[in-house]
Amino acid sequence: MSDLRIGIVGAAGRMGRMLVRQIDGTAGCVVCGGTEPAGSDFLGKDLQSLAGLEPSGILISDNTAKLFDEADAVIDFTMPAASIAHAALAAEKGKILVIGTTGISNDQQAEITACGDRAVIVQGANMSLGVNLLAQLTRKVAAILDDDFDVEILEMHHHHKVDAPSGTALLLGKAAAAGRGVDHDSVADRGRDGITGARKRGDIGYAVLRGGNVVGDHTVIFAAENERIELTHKAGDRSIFARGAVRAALWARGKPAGNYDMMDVLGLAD
Ligand SMILES: NC(=O)C1=CN([C@@H]2O[C@H](COP(=O)(O)OP(=O)(O)OC[C@H]3O[C@@H](n4cnc5c(N)ncnc54)[C@H](OP(=O)(O)O)[C@@H]3O)[C@@H](O)[C@H]2O)C=CC1
Ligand SMILES: O=C(O)C1=N[C@H](C(=O)O)C[C@H](O)C1
Repeated sequence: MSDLRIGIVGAAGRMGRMLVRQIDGTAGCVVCGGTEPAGSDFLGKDLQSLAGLEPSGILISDNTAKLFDEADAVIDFTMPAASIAHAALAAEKGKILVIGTTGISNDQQAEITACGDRAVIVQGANMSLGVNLLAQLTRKVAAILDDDFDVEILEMHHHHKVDAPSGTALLLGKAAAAGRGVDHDSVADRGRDGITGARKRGDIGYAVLRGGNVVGDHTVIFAAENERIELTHKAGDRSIFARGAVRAALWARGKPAGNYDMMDVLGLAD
């Protein structure tokens, strides 16, 4: 089988550069192009040089339609509005799209999901094996413990991050809600300030820290009278996300159009 040709949208971003390095070190795939938005200072720069590799002659462009024509699969770690546009292109051209972008609203998600009728879309708020395993553990623990255990989710990220709570924190909160058999959005308490009143039984609370270059720390806390369980994942390097995203692109090859997640890719779905 020929190598999977992978295009990267947002190729000069923190994850974009990591993806270029990950593809370079992975058998069965090659990078075939990368984009940045019109007006970006990175247009015309060598994709691999930016990622700290030998120059490839592949230059960063703003021609997204051409990238989707040339690629078998596109990987997208950008921003919500861009990911919607990329999902529409993937549907138009019948391609694989792996989306890691977070901060996507429910309405935006519906637009992306609709594109799964003609594209193979794999989406994950966190592409690492460890966090997806943590989500499964969270669901199982939440199913065992009752509302005597308050669920709180604490996350910390680098000071550049623009969305809060993180996509991973919400993924973990949704796993806890699923374990309890409740609707997440009805019980989510996404921020507290001032005289908030006492904590409501059954709520899933979120707390957000930002600082330095922290790649991504997440803790799910189950707190009851006189005892507390804490499940924690700490990301040491963005390569864990890039590895998962490239694995998802390779996994998606030959799959029918549809919407998939990292539980499918990693074989963790029940
Ligand atoms: N699912 C997961 O495992 C992970 C998810 N993420 C998520 O991925 C996203 C990106 O994170 P990160 O790499 O740190 O962010 P960066 O800001 O470093 O990178 C995003 C890049 O995308 C570019 N971009 C924006 N719009 C477009 C567009 N329409 N076409 C092409 N490129 C575009 C940006 O350009 P410009 O700066 O000019 O706007 C920027 O270079 C975030 O939502 C983050 O939360 C991050 C890590 C892991
Ligand atoms: O923005 C980031 O950096 C990260 N974003 C994802 C999230 O919002 O959960 C995944 C990871 O934690 C890093």
